[in-house]
Amino acid sequence: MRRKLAAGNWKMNGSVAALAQIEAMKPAATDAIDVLICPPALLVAQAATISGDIAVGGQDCHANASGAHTGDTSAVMLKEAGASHVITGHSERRTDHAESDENVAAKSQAAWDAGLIAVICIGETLDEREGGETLNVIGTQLAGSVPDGATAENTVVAYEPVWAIGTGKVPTLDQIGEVHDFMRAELEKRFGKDIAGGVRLLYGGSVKASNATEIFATSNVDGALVGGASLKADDFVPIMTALAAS
Ligand SMILES: O=C[C@H](O)COP(=O)(O)O
Repeated sequence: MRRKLAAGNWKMNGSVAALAQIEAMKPAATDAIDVLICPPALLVAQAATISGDIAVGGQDCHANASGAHTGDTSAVMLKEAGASHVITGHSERRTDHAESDENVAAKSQAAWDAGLIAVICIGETLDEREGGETLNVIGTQLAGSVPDGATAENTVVAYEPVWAIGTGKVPTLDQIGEVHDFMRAELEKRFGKDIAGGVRLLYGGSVKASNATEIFATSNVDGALVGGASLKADDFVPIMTALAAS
């Protein structure tokens, strides 16, 4: 049975004062679900000391454990700071830093090597969606971004249509279900039924309290990767509650 996961990605938002939001989320982090908050890297260590049952993650890591990579953070460093997860391949990294599937796979492998769970993100652009290319793109990104050693324990896959991120636009439930069913089937072909059946598949892109319940009822959706609505406990707690009730 896959445990549901409510994950928050704070992106380049937040401050030491914002850690109070994690404190305010803690009472809603019940045994029914897993909860993860990924603050900016500088806040990971502090967040991990106060987060209680809420897991803390990074938003990116370098593919190497250490070395001459100015400005980068390694998975080993995140682990030492108290992180248990790291997001890899977010579309903002793919766009802003020209990250390829190959880069994402190397970062995901580095995450595993450091003992972190990789939350591997994939998703199509609006042009690709309108051009009927969605499943081709998802299949290619999934194959290229997830390394061979994926297990139910070390990997979470997040489907985040680029055009739905921060826009208020959300795919139809049929579209979400189609992609999630496809991802599950692709993982099964590659890793077998047991592993594929245990990997959590998250939906991300303009998730909020008002649409969470219907998204969580969609086929093969095991939770959400939430951006804007994870910054404040008042917005994120209702999403956590909807997931726990799903
Ligand atoms: O990682 C989170 C996603 O990019 C979704 O962001 P959003 O909930 O602000 O649309």
